[in-house]
Amino acid sequence: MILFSSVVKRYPGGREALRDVTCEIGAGEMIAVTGHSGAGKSTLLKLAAGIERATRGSVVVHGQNLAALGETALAVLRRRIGFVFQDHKLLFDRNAFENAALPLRVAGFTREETARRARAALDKVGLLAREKAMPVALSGGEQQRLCIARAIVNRPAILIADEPTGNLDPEYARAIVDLFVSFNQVGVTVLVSTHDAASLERLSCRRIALADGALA
Ligand SMILES: Nc1ncnc2c1ncn2[C@@H]1O[C@H](COP(=O)(O)OP(=O)(O)OP(=O)(O)O)[C@@H](O)[C@H]1O
Repeated sequence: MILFSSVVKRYPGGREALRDVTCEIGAGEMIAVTGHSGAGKSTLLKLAAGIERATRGSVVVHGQNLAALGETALAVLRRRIGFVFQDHKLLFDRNAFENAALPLRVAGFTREETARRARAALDKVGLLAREKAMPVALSGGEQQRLCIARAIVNRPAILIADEPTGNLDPEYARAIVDLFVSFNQVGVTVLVSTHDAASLERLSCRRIALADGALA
């Protein structure tokens, strides 16, 4: 489902963030991407989601080589992938409902369908009662769960999360990990980066370990 072949990523003006990475993530698999800070975890996830492009090598998702896709085709593919960003990227001038509904509005769903799906996603992460709350009024764990609601609202086949338990206290972190496990149990392919030992143990899944941009 996601295939990296001899992937190199060099950011403009930077060194190689990924060096000759080859790996495969099967449909329905759950994978933890591990490694020290700067090892290339975020880069691997962004390449898998088509947010960044490889400098060399190929990234194939759902049978499509991302390098061969134009911006429009890439945008269509990205709608099938939910991405939870390290820095949340919530809209702080919109309430929880509006944040969760955003991908549906972009995709052109009707107002009724948008409301129904956004509320179902908020319910899944335990935030339905807070739908009118602004992000500043939510705790760190609630903000993270709102990001997850926004990532799953399109019912993606692939869910990718960059350090979703970073900076959360252990109780919140456990709840987030359990959410990912539950999505995986219903068939979603899950790719999560973390360097939190407790989360890794709880995920109990295959690992892709990176060190200095290469598979360790
Ligand atoms: N947009 C960018 N421009 C230039 N260099 C970048 C960019 N993004 C990442 N890098 C560099 O690429 C390397 C890998 O970064 P990446 O964010 O993928 O690592 P990481 O393992 O996710 O780290 P962390 O755990 O700290 O988030 C680092 O040296 C980083 O400085």
